[in-house]
Amino acid sequence: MTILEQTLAAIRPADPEAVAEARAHQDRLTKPRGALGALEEVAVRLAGAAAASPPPIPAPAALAIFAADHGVHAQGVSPWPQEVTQQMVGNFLAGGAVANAFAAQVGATVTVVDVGVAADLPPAPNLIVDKVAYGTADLSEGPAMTPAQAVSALEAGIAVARRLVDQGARCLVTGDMGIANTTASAALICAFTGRDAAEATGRGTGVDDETLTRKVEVVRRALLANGLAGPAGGRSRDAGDGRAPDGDVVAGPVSPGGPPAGDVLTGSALRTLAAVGGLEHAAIAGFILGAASLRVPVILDGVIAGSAALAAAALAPDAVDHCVAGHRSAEPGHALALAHLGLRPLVELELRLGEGTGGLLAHPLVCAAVRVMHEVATFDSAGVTEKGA
Ligand SMILES: Cc1cc2ncn([C@H]3O[C@H](COP(=O)(O)O)[C@@H](O)[C@H]3O)c2cc1C
Ligand SMILES: O=C(O)c1cccnc1
Repeated sequence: MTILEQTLAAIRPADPEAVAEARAHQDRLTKPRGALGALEEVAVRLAGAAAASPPPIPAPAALAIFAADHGVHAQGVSPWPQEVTQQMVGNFLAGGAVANAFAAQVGATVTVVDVGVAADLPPAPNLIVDKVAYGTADLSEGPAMTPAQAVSALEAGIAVARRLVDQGARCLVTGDMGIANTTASAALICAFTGRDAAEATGRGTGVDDETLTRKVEVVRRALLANGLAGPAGGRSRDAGDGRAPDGDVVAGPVSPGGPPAGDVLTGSALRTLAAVGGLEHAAIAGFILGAASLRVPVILDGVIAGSAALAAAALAPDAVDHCVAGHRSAEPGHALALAHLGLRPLVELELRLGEGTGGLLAHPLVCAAVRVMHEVATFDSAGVTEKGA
């Protein structure tokens, strides 16, 4: 078995006994039932993921920023030059980016992973070079990657997850850097959810109206060029409850049910990821799968992570049980991806940066939610009278 196949085979869904025990425990704690709102669900989710109640405190956290370039940049979908990707990698390694400041704030380590930057980068202590290619091909003209490249990038992400957990991380946070990657994200979201390009495409780093119109057309062409436009003309297949209807569609939107693990190399999930994803999207999908296979929670950042999580979920639906949505970014496609995955974001601050910034901000909330399970007294132990019937 390949590393990817081993990883997919190792992923388990939330443990129902741990979930039930965590829910019951929440209700015994000295607070009114449900008083911690969404944080109670986070604690229950982590219990299910860890198959233990209470679950381990998800700290320390480790951020991995996956960096890569995009052939679709040539279509004028971002106001920023492509070399900003490599320049920002230098900034992360020097400690000067927003992600570094937020990581310091929450005590997370920062590792940068070059899976596809268009230039060779000088070695640095926190840089892993696992370059699959010097950027992707232009997804608006045909597949961005070959399936073999997508697998290599997935396996690069799995390797990073394993390494960070080996080094002591008990929570992983996704990060990305890749100029033009919100275009690939929008295309992935359309392909996996069946949404229309106009619904899923946003302004990214802040494009003007004219560029946004072009970007929507580029996403539309990408879906057509790769046979992913779908018989429904791109209408939503979302049942409105965050779950897609049954069945996998070869030339159309891909359900998160996806192909069985045995078909991974020929399955539509991998082909879709290779067709319109970026190398960092594939690596982030692998990072999510790696975390899930180790039962270590992974906090998702913004729209790039959300679109990568759709690919991870199409490859292994149970991987979603190990994910927490750190935040909801301003990109419209992000909300669509989260709804499709059935994930509720913890923070909403109109961030539109990426790098892992929104995921990092959520880490203290996730820790607080779990700490409650370890430290808060029960009505019995504290001698507090429960409310009457
Ligand atoms: C200085 C700078 C720092 C960033 N950090 C993250 N991104 C974010 O913006 C890029 C995606 O937006 P688009 O698709 O519009 O190019 C990604 O690199 C993402 O990580 C940045 C972008 C810039 C310019
Ligand atoms: O959603 C994000 O994380 C995002 C949005 C705009 C640009 N870069 C990233």
